[in-house]
Amino acid sequence: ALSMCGLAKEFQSADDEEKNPWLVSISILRPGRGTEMCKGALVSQKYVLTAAHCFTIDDEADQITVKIGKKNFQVAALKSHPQYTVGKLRNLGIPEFYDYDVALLALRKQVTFSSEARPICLPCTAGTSRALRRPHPQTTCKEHEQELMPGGNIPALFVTPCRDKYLSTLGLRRRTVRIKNGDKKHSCEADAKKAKQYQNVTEVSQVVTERFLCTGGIEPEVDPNTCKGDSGGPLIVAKRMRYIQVGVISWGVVDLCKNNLRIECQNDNDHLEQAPSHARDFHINLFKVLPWLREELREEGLDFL
Ligand SMILES: CO[C@H]1CCN(Cc2c(C)cc(C)c3[nH]ccc23)[C@H](CO)C1
Repeated sequence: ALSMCGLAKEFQSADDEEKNPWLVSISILRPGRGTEMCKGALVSQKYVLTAAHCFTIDDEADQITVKIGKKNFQVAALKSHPQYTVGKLRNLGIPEFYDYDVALLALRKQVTFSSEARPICLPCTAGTSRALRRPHPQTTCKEHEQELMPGGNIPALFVTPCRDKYLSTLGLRRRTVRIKNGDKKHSCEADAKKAKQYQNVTEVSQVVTERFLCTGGIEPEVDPNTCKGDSGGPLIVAKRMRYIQVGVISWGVVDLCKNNLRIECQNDNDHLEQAPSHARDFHINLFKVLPWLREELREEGLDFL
């Protein structure tokens, strides 16, 4: 049968990889200059979706290693979105520009799906129609967007490493945020100007384009924030125990984990360490990069609508 996307082990004692079998860790080895780490999501047997800003123009596929479940995979090709141009606004004194901040890694070997390695659902594919229990092929991409991205504050989640105080290892924790897609969208986006490198930004829309979803802040509830290391990870909408990726974590106004201030896996009151109200996070909205996704993933049998 077609492999089912967005399915995970839900029982409490399942291990972190089984609870989030699509979450991958990406290491980019730069000889003499250390290793950069990013996150990504497995989206088919051969492709990982991540952020383009994880890579520099000089990075080659053979410098990249992807950890899926507990196995390491080599990369055959790195395909950043053609419209991603980090230096596009440099002449305006804006050092980093994150528009179209998405990339696909083609793995050298196909992943054998297991309880620890399974793809997440992508919008406007047959897998998401099935996950939403909607008829295929009758259900349209527009209907996916209406169901997954209605107006108002949309509950979503991202997964981030946590410090396990008993095992003193790193675990994974799901963090619930709200995508501000209603009357709070404007104020969410306005806080982009509070980022230290953005003091020359005169118009928010210069750095927060149509491609972005905005989370974070303290209204309607205190949202946890991403850290730099979460770059490239999936922003997920859960529907009846099925997980659909709607965004790629791109950038945040403040990096609260600078001195590796990890959240603890065990404690539950970590949300009480309230972040500043202007601590917002921005994610590339997958509904805004569908033509690129369709083109790059056309051979993966995902059956785009
Ligand atoms: C132009 O600079 C601004 C944008 C990038 N921010 C860094 C950053 C990146 C790159 C990616 C993710 C996921 C982040 N989550 C939190 C911070 C953060 C800096 C602040 O640290 C400010």
